[in-house]
Amino acid sequence: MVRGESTSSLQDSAGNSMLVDGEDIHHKRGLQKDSKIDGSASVARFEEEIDDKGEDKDNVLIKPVNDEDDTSVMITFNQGISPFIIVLTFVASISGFMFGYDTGYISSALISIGTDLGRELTYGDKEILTAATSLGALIAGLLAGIAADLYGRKTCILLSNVMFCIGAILQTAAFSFWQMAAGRLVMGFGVGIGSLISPLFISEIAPKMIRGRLTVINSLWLTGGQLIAYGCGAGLNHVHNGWRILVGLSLIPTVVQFTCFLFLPDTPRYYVMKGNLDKASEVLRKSYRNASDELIAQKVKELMELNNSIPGKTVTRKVWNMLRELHTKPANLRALIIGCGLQGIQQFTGWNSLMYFSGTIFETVGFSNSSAVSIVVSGTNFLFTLVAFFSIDKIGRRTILLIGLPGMTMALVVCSIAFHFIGIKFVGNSAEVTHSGFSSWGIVIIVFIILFAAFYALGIGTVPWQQSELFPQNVRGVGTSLATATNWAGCLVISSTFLTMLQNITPSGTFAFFAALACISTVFCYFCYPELSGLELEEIQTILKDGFNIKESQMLAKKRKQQVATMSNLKFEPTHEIVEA
Ligand SMILES: O[C@H]1[C@H](O)[C@@H](O)[C@H](O)[C@@H](O)[C@H]1O
Repeated sequence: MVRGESTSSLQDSAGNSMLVDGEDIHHKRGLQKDSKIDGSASVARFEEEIDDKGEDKDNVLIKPVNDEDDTSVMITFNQGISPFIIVLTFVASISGFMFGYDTGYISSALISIGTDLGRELTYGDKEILTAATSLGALIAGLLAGIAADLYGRKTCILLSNVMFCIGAILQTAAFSFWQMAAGRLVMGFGVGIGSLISPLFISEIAPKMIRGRLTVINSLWLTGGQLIAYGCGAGLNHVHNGWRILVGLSLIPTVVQFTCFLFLPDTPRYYVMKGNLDKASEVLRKSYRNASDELIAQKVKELMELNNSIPGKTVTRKVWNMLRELHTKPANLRALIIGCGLQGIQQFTGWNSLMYFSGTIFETVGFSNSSAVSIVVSGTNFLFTLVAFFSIDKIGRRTILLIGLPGMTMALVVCSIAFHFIGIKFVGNSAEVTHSGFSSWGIVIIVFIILFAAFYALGIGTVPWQQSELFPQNVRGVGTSLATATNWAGCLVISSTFLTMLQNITPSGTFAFFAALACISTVFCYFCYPELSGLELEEIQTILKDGFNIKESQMLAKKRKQQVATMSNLKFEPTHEIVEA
């Protein structure tokens, strides 16, 4: 097999040729032979094996094992990020913004709705309005992965826009509780589709070297959307029917995204799946401006090869085979445990209940402008997502998780104690505070909820959305779908039970419960989440083949980072090579 490689080659200190793709380094020696790499070996052996095979320098091939974007090593190096990719990422990320805005505004709206829906809302009503969106997102999220393969990512995004519009119009015009709930549910369909498709779309168009960061950009839009929702909520707090304006505003970004996508293409991978190779080449050509036609053709060919590797003639058969592959192959099963585990932890440690009900909570501890406090909390979430953006590759995913989760545990414990002293009881529709008014315990609660937000955003709020790197390409769709569904199921359970928990086990008990879960989650991550930053996708699967291999992953990640550091002193020489295997 002959393959064209246009990339940069350089020599390391030992004179071995390396290929560089942004932050990733492929030792030219041995990496192609994943089938020959003994997965049961420790990383040391894995490394040794790579070294042994390194003798055979001519018989090498930088072969993507299971990620079509890995092939971008051929054509992305020495290419500036094309404005086209930036535009696509920007427009696709509007889904992230919608996700954030639509889940964010409900907190403010619940406070200002009053009797506008024909009756005073009970805690149960508030829970239903909040949970309806998560339920819609759960249902749509489960189906979106398959729909994306059948009808295209772009079509799904357009469909999500339609859902957003119908949902927003139903809510803005609602004068009954059930119309509002229906609007929230339909909006949830849009949120669910967007939450799955947007990161998928971005990962399919992004050059590999910046794919991780582009995924975090979606999270930045998300948390930014939540922040803006809180900001607008605070501004419209005392405006008559202000909540209707708040919901109506959500129409603007969705109309923008819909209009832009009418003129933008789908991803090359989707076009290849549908056999529209001309269109796939056209999108690739726009994405990689300096790539030769030959390389574009090579990339399309590789996408076709990878596309064929998914077994099954009918959709049902394919999905079934993927599910079987996902559950029976140990590396995939471990990936699934990590993917679903992290998404579950993200929700079951209680963040969203704070997001959704923070207005209500802050009101009960004596803050009259509770929305303003909520802005500080969601602002912290946004700011620390930015910190995660800069540290996720440098400090590493595992490290930021293991800083974030214990930090969250500590903050939750302090909140639990403070709630105990403030003496709040939720009875029926109202909260009774033993020491009414503003108190020092109230301040403690605010400060530690802000700290909780910071630790959350730094680690578990951001890292789970890197889920696609855990799965090989042939089970990625279904794997990430299950992980995303775990996220929405957790969100649904927590948001629909939070106020009831406050009533039945007191706020102090509720926060203690979340603290216990955060503590258990720390243990889970400590034993099950390897360090994946800087690792090749094929290395991730090798790491997961015979265990979670934490130590080995840390050693390997360290080694890869050292190599990257060494590389920066070396001279890059763009080459065009034909490598035979
Ligand atoms: O990653 C996001 C983010 O942390 C949001 O603040 C949260 O509301 C979402 O549920 C979560 O998925």
